[in-house]
Amino acid sequence: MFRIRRFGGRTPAPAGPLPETPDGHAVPAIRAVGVRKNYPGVEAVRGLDLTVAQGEMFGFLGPNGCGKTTTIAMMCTLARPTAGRIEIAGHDTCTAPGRVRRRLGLVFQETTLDLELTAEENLRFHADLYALPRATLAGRIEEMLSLAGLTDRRDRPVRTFSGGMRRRLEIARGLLHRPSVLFLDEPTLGLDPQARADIWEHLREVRRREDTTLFLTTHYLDEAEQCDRIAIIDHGRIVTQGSPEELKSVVGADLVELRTGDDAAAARDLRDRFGLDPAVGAGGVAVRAPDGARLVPRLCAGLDVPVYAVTVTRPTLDDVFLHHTGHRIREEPTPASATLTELAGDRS
Ligand SMILES: Nc1ncnc2c1ncn2[C@@H]1O[C@H](COP(=O)(O)OP(=O)(O)OP(=O)(O)O)[C@@H](O)[C@H]1O
Repeated sequence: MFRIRRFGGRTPAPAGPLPETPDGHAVPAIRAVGVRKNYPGVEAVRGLDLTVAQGEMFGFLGPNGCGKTTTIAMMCTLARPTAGRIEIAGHDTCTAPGRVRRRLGLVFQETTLDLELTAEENLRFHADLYALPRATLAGRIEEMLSLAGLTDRRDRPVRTFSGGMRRRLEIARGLLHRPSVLFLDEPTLGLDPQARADIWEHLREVRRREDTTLFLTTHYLDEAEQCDRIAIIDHGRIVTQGSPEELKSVVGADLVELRTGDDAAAARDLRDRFGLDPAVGAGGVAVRAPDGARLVPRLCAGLDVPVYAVTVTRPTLDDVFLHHTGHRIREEPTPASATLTELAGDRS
């Protein structure tokens, strides 16, 4: 069971600029060094190093079961690293968990709202848990209801809300106490495409209006594209990190795919006449080349076999994933992994 208790009973430190390190640099919102997490028989996280600056929107992209939820759980003090160290706003998750909790907000994969309470009552309940000061509470609740686009539904029970409205309310609740970092574990999981798009619009609005670092996990490539920086994780390891553009520029070349009358002969010609490195698969023959669109007419003219179809694709984050891991990211959810809500009730 998720045990609810006041996070320290003290007024939380507001977000806003974090203190500086002794050498004058801003304290990062998140710093993880050499973090590992083992469960019996499973190395869920296998050596994680990352730094997230204040105010960034940072995406943690990886397939189901790669260790995203476990990482967030450790960052939020819901699970202890087997090795390594994590600091949130300069505070160690193991030695100062109370300080860490007061500085973070958390949006779980599944709803943790009380469906029988109204939108406003859910926010007030959260404010009580965090012992938020009465003097400013009404104004802050107003602000959060407006941010969530729920001002006119404040008195309605949450059970009457759509999935997207519930998620927006949860995000607003996570921000109510002005955390330094808001963690969102798969914030659009289970939502239809329109509701997913709305949540992203909402997150962009959060960025405009709140001074909070956003750290979110996703297995959707289009969502990772919208982050300032991302880390790609596979089998418990970060395989690369940077802005989406930086990561794609490493893959560099376009993908040119051809369906021909004889793919093996085409591959031979592509290698011998064009100096390319073709791969033959069930769908035809594929090569990587910079500026693929300009290459296509030359290829068609220079091959001895008939070319039936050509597609040119700019590099995507899926290509980045493939480049670093040797396989493509799957976007379907699998039921096997633990969720943060479960971990909250089973701190190990
Ligand atoms: N409490 C646990 N006990 C044992 N193994 C666990 C536990 N929690 C997670 N695991 C395993 O650790 C690995 C990483 O799981 P984790 O839930 O962190 O992945 P994930 O990337 O968040 O996946 P998803 O997107 O499906 O939530 C998986 O192999 C999972 O089965």
